[in-house]
Amino acid sequence: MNRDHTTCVVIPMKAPQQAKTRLMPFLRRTQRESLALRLFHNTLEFFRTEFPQLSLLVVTPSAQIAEHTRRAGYHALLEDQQSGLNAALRLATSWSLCKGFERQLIIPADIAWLNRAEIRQLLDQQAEGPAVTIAPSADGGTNALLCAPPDAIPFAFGRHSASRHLRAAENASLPCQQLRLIQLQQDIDQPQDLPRALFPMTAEAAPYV
Ligand SMILES: Nc1nc2c(ncn2[C@@H]2O[C@H](COP(=O)(O)OP(=O)(O)OP(=O)(O)O)[C@@H](O)[C@H]2O)c(=O)[nH]1
Ligand SMILES: C[C@H](OP(=O)(O)O)C(=O)O
Repeated sequence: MNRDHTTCVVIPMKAPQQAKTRLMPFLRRTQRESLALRLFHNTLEFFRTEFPQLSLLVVTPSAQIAEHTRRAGYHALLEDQQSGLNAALRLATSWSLCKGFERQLIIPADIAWLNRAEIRQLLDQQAEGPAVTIAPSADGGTNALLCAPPDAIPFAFGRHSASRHLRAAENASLPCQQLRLIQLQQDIDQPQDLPRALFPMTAEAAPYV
């Protein structure tokens, strides 16, 4: 297939065995692992079905996740085991720049309900030129970060990262906007998020599993 070589979607994914630690008191290790895997597969399937033209890169320390990604027809980068999310994203960004992508959309693999119209809205935001668009999570994290060029700002993922990403764009004197997208705000981090992961979605936000 002829893929769009303007935008690279980057999905960072932990080793599933290490994921969802905040749910430790509520779910057994195998349950956390299968939840993380389900959310990851859902994310890949969403982009494969709804945005087949977009290039997609998964960055992960897990050989299992990398192999699954490659079998699905996408690129995977293996990072060092303990490098952490921001370092993993720097690795992905070097790859995107090396491949000539003009912009990069980072989406974590733990969004409950991915919605085509919302992702379309996000992708349609930026005109030509350097810019940053942030879709915050309900608790002030960053559930999508669109950067043109891919290395427009240093990454500052972690608790309440949306305001840090906003500040980084201001420091770099780049146009920046926050886009509050209802479904994209919802990730699965805390016990109170679990019903979203367990209950059926509306047709508009159908899961891709
Ligand atoms: N490649 C990579 N992805 C990461 C890393 N840390 C987090 N992620 C991914 O980034 C997204 C957001 O992760 P977090 O919410 O920090 O981690 P989580 O495993 O989902 O949940 P907690 O363990 O409870 O923080 C998820 O898709 C994770 O798999 C990392 O060190 N490397
Ligand atoms: C990585 C972090 O994710 P959260 O803690 O919101 O899952 C963030 O959004 O910067």
